Amino acid sequence: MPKQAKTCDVIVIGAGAAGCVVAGRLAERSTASVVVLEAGLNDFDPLIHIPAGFAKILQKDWHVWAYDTALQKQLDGTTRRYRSGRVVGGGSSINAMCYVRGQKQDFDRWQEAAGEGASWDFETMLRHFRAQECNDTFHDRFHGIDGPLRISLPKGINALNAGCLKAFQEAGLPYNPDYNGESQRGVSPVQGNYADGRRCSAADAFLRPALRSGRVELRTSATVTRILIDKGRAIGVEYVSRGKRHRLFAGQVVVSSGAIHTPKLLMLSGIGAADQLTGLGVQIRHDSPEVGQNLADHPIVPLKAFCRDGFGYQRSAQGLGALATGLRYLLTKTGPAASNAIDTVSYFDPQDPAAEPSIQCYHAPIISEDGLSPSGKQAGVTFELVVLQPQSRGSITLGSLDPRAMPRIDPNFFGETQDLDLAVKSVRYMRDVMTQPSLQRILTAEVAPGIERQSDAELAQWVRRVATTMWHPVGTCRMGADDRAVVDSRLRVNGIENLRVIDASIMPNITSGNTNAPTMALARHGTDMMIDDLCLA
Ligand SMILES: Cc1cc2nc3c(=O)[nH]c(=O)nc-3n(C[C@H](O)[C@H](O)[C@H](O)COP(=O)(O)OP(=O)(O)OC[C@H]3O[C@@H](n4cnc5c(N)ncnc54)[C@H](O)[C@@H]3O)c2cc1C
Repeated sequence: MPKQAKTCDVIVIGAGAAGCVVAGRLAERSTASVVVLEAGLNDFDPLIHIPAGFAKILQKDWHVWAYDTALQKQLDGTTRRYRSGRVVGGGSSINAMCYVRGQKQDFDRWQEAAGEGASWDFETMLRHFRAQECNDTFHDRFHGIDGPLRISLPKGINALNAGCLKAFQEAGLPYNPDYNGESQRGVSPVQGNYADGRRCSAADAFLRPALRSGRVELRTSATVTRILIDKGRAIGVEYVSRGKRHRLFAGQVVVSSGAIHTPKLLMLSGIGAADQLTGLGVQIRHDSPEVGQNLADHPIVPLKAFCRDGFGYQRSAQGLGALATGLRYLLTKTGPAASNAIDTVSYFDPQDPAAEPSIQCYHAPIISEDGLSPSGKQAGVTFELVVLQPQSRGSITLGSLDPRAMPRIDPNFFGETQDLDLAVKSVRYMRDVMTQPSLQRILTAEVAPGIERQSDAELAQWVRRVATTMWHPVGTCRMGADDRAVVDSRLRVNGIENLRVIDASIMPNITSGNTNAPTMALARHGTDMMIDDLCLA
């Protein structure tokens, strides 16, 4: 440590899903003093806490980092809107709250990547999933009830989603009460991070109790611009807050800025592909060619159908209906605003009905242009088809040395043709489900892709036009046992001491489902390893 005095034991960069867990676990298990630096504001906006408020937040671009992707070759050379949380709680404060663990094989692959002697296998991760949960329904080998993170099942299922539940079964997919249990396969009610009509973000579950310990300090509107590195060791950070530049020193720096900003910050600090960074004038601290590479994200394809009037939430989310929904929520904390309003989901493999799922499909009971809020008067449903284990990989690259500039984000959707083929097959599968009796009596017409599109080529063309992001970027600081991995199996940044990455960017492969729950679980595991390694307990 050079002349500057250490100001705390651990700096956590980012109070997002992972950063809140890191701070929470440090407060719970260690005596370390911790400062959490968050670029966004505190989570005082009531819309963050009203479960259905996320649709409004995203529509208005509040509390988000807003960017567009690079031109996507396989999406007809167009860009896509990309967002991530910029507020205390990060993504967990603005996301759709769907709680999904993923499949056993996802974590087997993490274990394989982490190498012999490492502990990222399914059973290890299951321990962390169980420990984080306060589940309102399940208490078994797969679920806990004593953790701080509240998880609920919908309190009642609307008639349109009830029709979906039955139609999938008529098509041969079994009812599965718990997709976070033994198997993901089936049609199920959606588990969500909310309870008693209120979102339960990572800030609610983990950060707020940590702040009460007195050992954790949160600084908001504090954007870290650089990690300070001296003789191969991280010694602190430089950050900007309300127009002023500050420096903060610590024994350990943890980067939890998410899969877009973590690689950006590492690159700005001289950790990345030397040939690219030298060209930009960055002083190289460690040549780590895969920083920003291996970006995985779930592409989503919205298939839409109109239904008979009175079904779904088209009316209750607009005009006078929205007013009534809001009033009901205020008075009783019930109704569509008290949950994420997506009551059911299905997981299946359109190629092999008995196999573990390759497709996730949310049954959103609205017709929507932006995928979030209803558009138009006519009632309908949007089947959000998601490729669960995409093979395509993209990248995050630095375009400029200006820390305020966004990096170049290239998810490379459908870069591998099998992802596109699978998406097309999932559309065909859904068409079969829509013709089953329980949906046939509700649905009136397919809106998109529309029955005029029948051949694989026509469907593929449509998929390329409408596919977009599910907002699940991961993998850009890949964990691995090999030389090119960005972090090792204990999440230490290779080549730099006293520096760790703990967030979605370390995932070697994307999990089969929404990424918030696995990010929090991996953060708990990573923090435990840090506490043990540094003898902080
Ligand atoms: C619109 C949307 C909907 C989603 N829906 C779901 C869902 O329903 N279910 C689900 O499981 N997942 C969902 N996700 C994904 C989930 O939210 C993310 O996987 C999760 O938040 C990732 O956690 P993280 O800690 O890696 O990053 P984040 O939660 O993004 O946290 C990173 C934090 O770091 C801060 N930060 C970044 N750079 C800096 C800097 N330089 N200095 C200081 N602070 C910085 C950011 O402001 C942010 O608060 C959704 C995501 C989005 C965007």
